Amino acid sequence: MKIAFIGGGNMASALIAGLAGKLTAGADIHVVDPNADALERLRTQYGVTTATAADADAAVAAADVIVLAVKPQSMRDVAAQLRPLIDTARQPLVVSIAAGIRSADLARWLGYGAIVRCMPNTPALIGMGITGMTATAGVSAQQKQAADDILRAVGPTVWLDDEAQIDAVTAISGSGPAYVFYFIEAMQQAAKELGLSDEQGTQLALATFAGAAQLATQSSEPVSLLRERVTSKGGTTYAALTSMEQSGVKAAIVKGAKAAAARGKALGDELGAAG
Ligand SMILES: NC(=O)C1=CN([C@@H]2O[C@H](COP(=O)(O)OP(=O)(O)OC[C@H]3O[C@@H](n4cnc5c(N)ncnc54)[C@H](O)[C@@H]3O)[C@@H](O)[C@H]2O)C=CC1
Ligand SMILES: O=C(O)[C@@H]1CCC=N1
Repeated sequence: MKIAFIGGGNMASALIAGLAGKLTAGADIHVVDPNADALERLRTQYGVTTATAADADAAVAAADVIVLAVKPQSMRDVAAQLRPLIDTARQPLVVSIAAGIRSADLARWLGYGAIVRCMPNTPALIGMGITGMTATAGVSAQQKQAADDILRAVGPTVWLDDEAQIDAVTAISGSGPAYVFYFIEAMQQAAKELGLSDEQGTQLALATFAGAAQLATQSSEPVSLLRERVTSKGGTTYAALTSMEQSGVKAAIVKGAKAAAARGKALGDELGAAG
């Protein structure tokens, strides 16, 4: 299977890192990006072949799967560049990871409709991503399987019945790693203000996150029960959670995630309306 990545930035690198070494014999990854430094890094680290955007024609024409990993704002121009290069007789699969961009708009820009739209996340870099996926009616069962194989190389996949749900996936798992890093940063700051060293605070915060996440994953009990077990009445955790509730922390997180979903939809509306 020949996979051409259009865009070799953060998210493409995370996917390529997870994929490299997992591909079967004969499979290969080709990356197209105007940034020569990014291409050099990907060649050195993962042994992929590369081309600058001006030089992409052969790689795109030969690809079985074309992964579009450019910014949503660049997608329309990139699709226009790709349009004459896609060999429709060969029926390649197009996989888009862009937030917001709807399959119908992308199909119109490409003049081609076999599209899987998905939303991965950056823990893919260490094979611990998770991806929400949808396919248009033009995607064959075999192509769906190929897309699933590619994304499952970096973590589990969740197929959605309705493409509109992908904005919710974006809000939870696509953007979610940033919320987790934000919470860890807050724990690091608290540790410092409470007199621990940076190193101690980081070690304690990271191990607590990893341990709690694993405990929740491995437990058959609801997360709320695990929380209650830490929270002795009148104890320290109770003091912390009461203060956080009073500050509206949970409500603020829910509101923030909804803002991400709304931004995904708005990006689709704004960029999709552009012809
Ligand atoms: N970063 C994240 O956590 C996630 C990002 N995404 C989506 O992935 C896409 C890429 O995001 P990032 O990797 O974070 O951005 P990025 O800015 O790191 O990567 C975009 C890459 O596209 C390249 N590029 C620009 N024009 C190009 C062209 N004409 N042809 C080929 N390459 C071109 C840029 O040089 C850059 O390397 C976005 O659409 C984003 O919504 C999806 C899930 C998670
Ligand atoms: O922030 C963004 O727009 C992208 C999509 C999900 C994660 N990063």
